[in-house]
Amino acid sequence: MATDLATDLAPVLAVSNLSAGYGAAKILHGIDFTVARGEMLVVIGRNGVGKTTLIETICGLTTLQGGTITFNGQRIEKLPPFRRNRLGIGWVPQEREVFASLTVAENLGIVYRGGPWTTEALYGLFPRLAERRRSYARLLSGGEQQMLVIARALATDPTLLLLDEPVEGLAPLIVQEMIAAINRMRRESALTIIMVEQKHDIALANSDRCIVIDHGAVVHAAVSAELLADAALLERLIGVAE
Ligand SMILES: Nc1ncnc2c1ncn2[C@@H]1O[C@H](COP(=O)(O)OP(=O)(O)OP(=O)(O)O)[C@@H](O)[C@H]1O
Repeated sequence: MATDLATDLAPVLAVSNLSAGYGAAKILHGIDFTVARGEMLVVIGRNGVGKTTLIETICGLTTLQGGTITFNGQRIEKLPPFRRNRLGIGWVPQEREVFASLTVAENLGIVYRGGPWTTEALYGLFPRLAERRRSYARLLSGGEQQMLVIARALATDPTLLLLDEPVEGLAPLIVQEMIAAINRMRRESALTIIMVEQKHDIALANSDRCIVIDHGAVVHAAVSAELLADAALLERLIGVAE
């Protein structure tokens, strides 16, 4: 299947024939896709089909069973996670783990590695964090903690940011704020984003391209707006009635 649509720019990330899982358990089978600089790709699909496993495989946290991952022209599939991170791959896992006993300002300052996302720039992106800068992270709401983990990932100056269900369980107003911040961080830097999201409508409305995963394989790749406009296809792929 041709999974590459309109990406004539050099890819930031190229995943080829990737198979991976946990120990002997095979979860992903022959995954192919690329993401170009500045693009936002969303990964959608039903529960348990392997979306998180794909993100974790890019980070180096699963058992690689075959295939290649090329990041900015360099093969990384055999590198340990910390080396991939140092090369510029930032990861925001589902679990939202903040440094609970540090303040917001300390959470951000401790990981800053240079680059545009200074603590002040991050406060501009997430004004709620500016208001809570002296609060211990454990006292923040779920939405504020999610903003903090995204901000903390940006402070490490990634060129590729992997977001795993960043708006899951958040109130609608906070979801809107989060999506606005993600759009703004894209506008203000050359950041490339891969986002896993269950809320397919929000994901497709705010991204460039998408891949749909089923049973550990890419079953569809499209321009996001086109898939969003095709309710029948969306229903067939991920079983949602619009
Ligand atoms: N650490 C693990 N060890 C073994 N199997 C795992 C592990 N983590 C996930 N799995 C299995 O891998 C499969 C894919 O899970 P994964 O979390 O990648 O799916 P997902 O599409 O992200 O689901 P969800 O949308 O519910 O988060 C599932 O069958 C799951 O049980």
